[in-house]
Amino acid sequence: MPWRGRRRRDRAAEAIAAGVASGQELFGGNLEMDHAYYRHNTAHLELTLLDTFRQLPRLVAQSVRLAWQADRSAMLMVAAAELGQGLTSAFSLLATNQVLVGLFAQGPTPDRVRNALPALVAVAISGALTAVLHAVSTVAAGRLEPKVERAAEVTLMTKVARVEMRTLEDGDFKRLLQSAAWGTDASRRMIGHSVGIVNALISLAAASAVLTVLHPILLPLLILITLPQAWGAVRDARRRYRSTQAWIDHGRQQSELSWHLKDRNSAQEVRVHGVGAYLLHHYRRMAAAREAEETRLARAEAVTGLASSSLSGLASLLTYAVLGWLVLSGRTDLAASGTAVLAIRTGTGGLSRLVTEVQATYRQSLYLADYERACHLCDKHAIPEGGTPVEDFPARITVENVSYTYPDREKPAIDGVSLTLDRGEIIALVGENGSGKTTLAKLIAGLYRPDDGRILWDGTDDNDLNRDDLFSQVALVSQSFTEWPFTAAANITIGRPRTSPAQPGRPKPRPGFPDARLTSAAEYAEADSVIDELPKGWGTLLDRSYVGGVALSGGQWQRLVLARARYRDAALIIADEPTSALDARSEIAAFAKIRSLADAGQTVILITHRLASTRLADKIYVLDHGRLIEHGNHSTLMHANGAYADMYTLQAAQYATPPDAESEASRNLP
Ligand SMILES: Nc1ncnc2c1ncn2[C@@H]1O[C@H](COP(=O)(O)OP(=O)(O)OP(=O)(O)O)[C@@H](O)[C@H]1O
Repeated sequence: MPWRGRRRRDRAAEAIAAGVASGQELFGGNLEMDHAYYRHNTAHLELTLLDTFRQLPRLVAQSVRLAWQADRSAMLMVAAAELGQGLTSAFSLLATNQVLVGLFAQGPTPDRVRNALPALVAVAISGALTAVLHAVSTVAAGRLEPKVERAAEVTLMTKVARVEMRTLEDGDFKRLLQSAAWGTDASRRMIGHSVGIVNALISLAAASAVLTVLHPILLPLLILITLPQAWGAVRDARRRYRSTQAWIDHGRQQSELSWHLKDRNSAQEVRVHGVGAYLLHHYRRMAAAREAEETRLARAEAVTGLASSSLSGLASLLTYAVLGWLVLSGRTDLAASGTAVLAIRTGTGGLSRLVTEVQATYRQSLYLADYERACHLCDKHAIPEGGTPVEDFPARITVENVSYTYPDREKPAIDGVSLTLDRGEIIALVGENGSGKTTLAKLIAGLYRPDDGRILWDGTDDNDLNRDDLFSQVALVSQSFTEWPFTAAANITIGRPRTSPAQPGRPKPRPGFPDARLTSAAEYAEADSVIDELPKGWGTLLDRSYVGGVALSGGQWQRLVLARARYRDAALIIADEPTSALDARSEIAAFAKIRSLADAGQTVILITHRLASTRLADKIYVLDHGRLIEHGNHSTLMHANGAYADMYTLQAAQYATPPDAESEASRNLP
């Protein structure tokens, strides 16, 4: 009944619209609905059956290339075993024909059986050989598949770890990367499917050869049976892929909600602010939208499956009718028609396996294509290797008219900024939230490349410097530091990882643990008292999601991060709100230590909103909407009575005792 179908479609559309609304409310959109309910402009993405078979050589070649790179001998073993199975399968069909010829011959039954016996033995031997070859292929493919996946995974991770931050933060790239991550799994699956393709192709070739020998008309009929199934399978695959692509954002948003509902960091607001019920409401709506899409896919697949099976069934009827006519009209004998039935069964089996495997391989190849695109983009935007070595930290870093705009932003985060940074100086970057302080520090650290202007290290454009050497000179005490789910010791020594290629001359840690460098870094940052209180000391895992893991407070983490930077022992320290979570005493101590670092020759870029601490800076740069509006030291800026003086006075006023409070206090005196 059409009205029922319409109501069902309306309900599905409503569920999807509600899911979109949730995505819009929470994430500001990005909930792409790229399927027929909403858009029809992707029709060109439909891949015809012919196209799919055209892809076949490319797909197999791609898998062969992957396999060849991963393990040549295993690949050759698979190829030989599959080829062998094809030959045994053809041989088995021909031997079966001989069995039937022997059995249907004139004469007494014992003689007929005796005549058929050698062919029967041949059938048995070829069956046993097929089984052995199948086992060989399974073992070799089992060896090959994880190697291919590992190679793809390591390649992607290596490339992503070296891609420029700008590319990594680009929305399209992030999306591609998510799809590419499936590509590593796809590379493994493609091996299995490609083995299936080769296997199906060989048994199809064997069946086709036998059928052509028996009667040429049987071959096109065999194809007629399988063609509708092929069409259905390709249609389903294409539909699923498009749906997956269209729903990537949606899936990501759902995972976000589910993660925050369970995450320890959001647990308080989830409970006290009632965020739990709110998120659950949206999660349910988004899940319902997803279910509507799944139902749509299942219905569409059922319709396609029915249509293809009906057409295939009609073709089978026609084939057996033709076979009957061939026997009745004396064009083939009974033995040949018996073999033909077997060959048709083998052939249709082979052909439908071929189609299933091709469509599965094709689907995987789409993810693999994303993987390859991501690898290509990573290569294109990789942090360059080589360049002028940086032996020593420069006497002066000059930032010359530098501008930088984030990929998805229109306004520049940094707009024509110039400044100088001399060795052993503390420079403070101050300004309101979003004024560009962190971005500027990242530009100086070599994490971003300026769109305009340049950064000179003792006169050399930092674009020409070896970037690994440059990074090696920098330590970050970032406000968004990483809480590595490792032990306390590893969380500090990761500041200068032992395998880092950028530190060839550094001494290896002594076998004693913890070594002096580690303990002195911890003492310096007052992290030693934190470690002393941990249940397993240095060996305590700092992640409560694991058994025996421990959670640290924000301030305790910050001490560890300071120790990490100290352990790194770099010439330039970028301290971005390094004390925001420290108590008053520790904060004063931390700033005193930052000053002593500069006195010992290290250079510090200090980003802070606590202007009391900027007094210790040699130079203060004030940013506003990405532009430099003032600079000088504390006293010159206070005299200038500009933006800095305003901010400072405002903060200082918070600590002054209000006159009302003073008079109140004196009234209460005895
Ligand atoms: N990864 C990013 N992608 C896009 N825009 C960004 C990114 N990081 C920062 N921005 C934007 O660039 C501008 C400058 O940000 P930045 O973090 O440098 O400011 P900030 O002065 O350090 O701010 P705060 O004091 O809040 O830490 C802001 O408008 C911010 O929204």
